[in-house]
Amino acid sequence: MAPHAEVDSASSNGDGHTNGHHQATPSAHEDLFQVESPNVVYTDSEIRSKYTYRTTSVTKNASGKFVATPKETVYDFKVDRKVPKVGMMLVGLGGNNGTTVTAGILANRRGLVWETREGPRAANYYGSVIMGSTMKLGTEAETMKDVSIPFHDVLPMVHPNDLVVGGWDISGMNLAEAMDRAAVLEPTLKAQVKKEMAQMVPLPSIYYPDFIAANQEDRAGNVIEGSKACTAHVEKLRSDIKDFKAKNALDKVVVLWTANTERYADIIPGINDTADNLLKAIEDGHEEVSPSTVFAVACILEGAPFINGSPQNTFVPGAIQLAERHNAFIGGDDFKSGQTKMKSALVDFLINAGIKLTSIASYNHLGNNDGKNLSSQKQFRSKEISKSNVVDDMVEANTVLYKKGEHPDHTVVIKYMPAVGDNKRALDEYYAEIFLGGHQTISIFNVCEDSLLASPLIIDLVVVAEMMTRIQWKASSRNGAETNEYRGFHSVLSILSYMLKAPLTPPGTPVINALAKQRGALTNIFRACVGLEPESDMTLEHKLF
Ligand SMILES: NC(=O)c1ccc[n+]([C@@H]2O[C@H](COP(=O)([O-])OP(=O)(O)OC[C@H]3O[C@@H](n4cnc5c(N)ncnc54)[C@H](O)[C@@H]3O)[C@@H](O)[C@H]2O)c1
Ligand SMILES: O=P([O-])([O-])O[C@@H]1[C@@H](O)[C@H](O)[C@@H](O)[C@H](O)[C@@H]1O
Repeated sequence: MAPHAEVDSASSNGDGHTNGHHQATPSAHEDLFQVESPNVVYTDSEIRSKYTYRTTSVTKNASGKFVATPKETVYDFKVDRKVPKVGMMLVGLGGNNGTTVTAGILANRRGLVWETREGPRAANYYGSVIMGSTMKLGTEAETMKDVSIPFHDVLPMVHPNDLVVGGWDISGMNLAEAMDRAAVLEPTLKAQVKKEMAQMVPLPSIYYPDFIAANQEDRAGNVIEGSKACTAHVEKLRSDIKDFKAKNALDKVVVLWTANTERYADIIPGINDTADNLLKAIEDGHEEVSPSTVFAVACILEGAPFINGSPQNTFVPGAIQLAERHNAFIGGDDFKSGQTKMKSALVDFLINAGIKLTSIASYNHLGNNDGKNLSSQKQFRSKEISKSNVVDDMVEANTVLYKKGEHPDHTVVIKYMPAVGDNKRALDEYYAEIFLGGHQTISIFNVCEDSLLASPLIIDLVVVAEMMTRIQWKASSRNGAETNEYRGFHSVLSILSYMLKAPLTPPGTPVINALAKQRGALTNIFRACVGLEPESDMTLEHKLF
């Protein structure tokens, strides 16, 4: 891994709010591998590949039998190889996740080691699929053994150590104090990042009290004037993004919501159902437009990818249409960090093993501020929805076990228990029917240190979203179609689904929650961008000889 620039002194925007840290330009990306193929061309600035996408088209014949026809579509992909200088602006910077991910980047950038009861611990990016996992590149020509590479090296991605961090919070506490308030990290680590964190003070943010729990009001001392949406708020946030970009000499900014869970916004025809209606509703100060939707609109208009790490319906139809109109990237919803991540893997395993899951009981309690906010019914309801829908695709896909419309009982309970802090206790019971009237009961007790599980996902979401801004595609001339212009992926980044509980997808397209499928999509789309076939576990080379 190339060495990374040391942090310079913090930048300041003059009014006491500091944002981020100056960084030297990111280290040049060194490719770990080169693809030798007539379908792949490397230039100094780009990787161009011609990729044959193979699917199976299914129809029914006159007698009602399925007819499966293999189909090939050839795409041209183009990847910009220049790794830009990227800013990560967090909404909710002063929260448990915001302070933890910031401290984690500082610790990794400086290669910190700190003492704990179990002995010394070194900074790492465990829990990040991009920084902590690998993918199979292929098989070694001589030995036929698998060769795996770090996921981060499949494409020229930004290194999280190079991210310049800033953002907003309705709490004006500097990040060192906010880190103490969060009570997530070891004192011996906090002591080593305290000085830098103390220099970082979140920018004031917009605060519309009705959207988050009333128990959050005592935090709201760092707010922009106005308690409902208005165009001035959109313009102020756009100006904040511009200033952050200029002060830190950034090429790009990605904005991510890790602020409190909001209540759902009503979808109201004429108000937030179209892009024009949403912009008009903001101009008119309509009270049903949430802070997170105002942030989304500001980012879309500013051309900064915006990702929602919380479960509320930030992306009302008007926001999606606005993103499509501006070719801006959006993604969400709700980090998939612990209890739900386990569920999306376990349900996938059980149902695909032909075991009929009939009941899922998911209870958890936690004692952090997130739990305090979720102790309010409307905010809990947002989370209950995102935690409950995660099994739908897997159930609907198995018509052997489940009749149309049939699904397992599923309940979600969240309780606020201050004593356990950020160390959420998740208790799950999976109850299933097995062979000849038998049953299988799986009980899980899962202690999730929520912010230490969510923070690496914030990094993955930002790094992948930024990478997507450097990938373009067009239908290949080999399709016989007109060779149209290169363009970006659809505005709604469903490729982010592996990190999210309730993946947002382009309107009318299916939602995939099965964890293995989500990771496969991320892996194989990135492989296709360098002309490599999808990861296949067939290993015929080890079976046909
Ligand atoms: N494992 C996890 O931690 C996890 C997993 C999935 C989703 N989430 C979601 O991530 C979000 C953050 O979690 P957390 O544990 O960091 O919560 P937190 O309460 O510690 O942090 C949220 C921060 O947002 C700030 N805030 C609230 N409204 C704001 C606004 N309008 N503008 C700017 N800042 C605002 C608060 O002051 C607070 O500092 C929550 O919505 C939570 O549901 C967390
Ligand atoms: O662990 P997970 O289900 O992925 O996600 C967590 C929930 O279990 C928890 O109840 C909630 O407070 C957190 O914000 C997060 O959503």
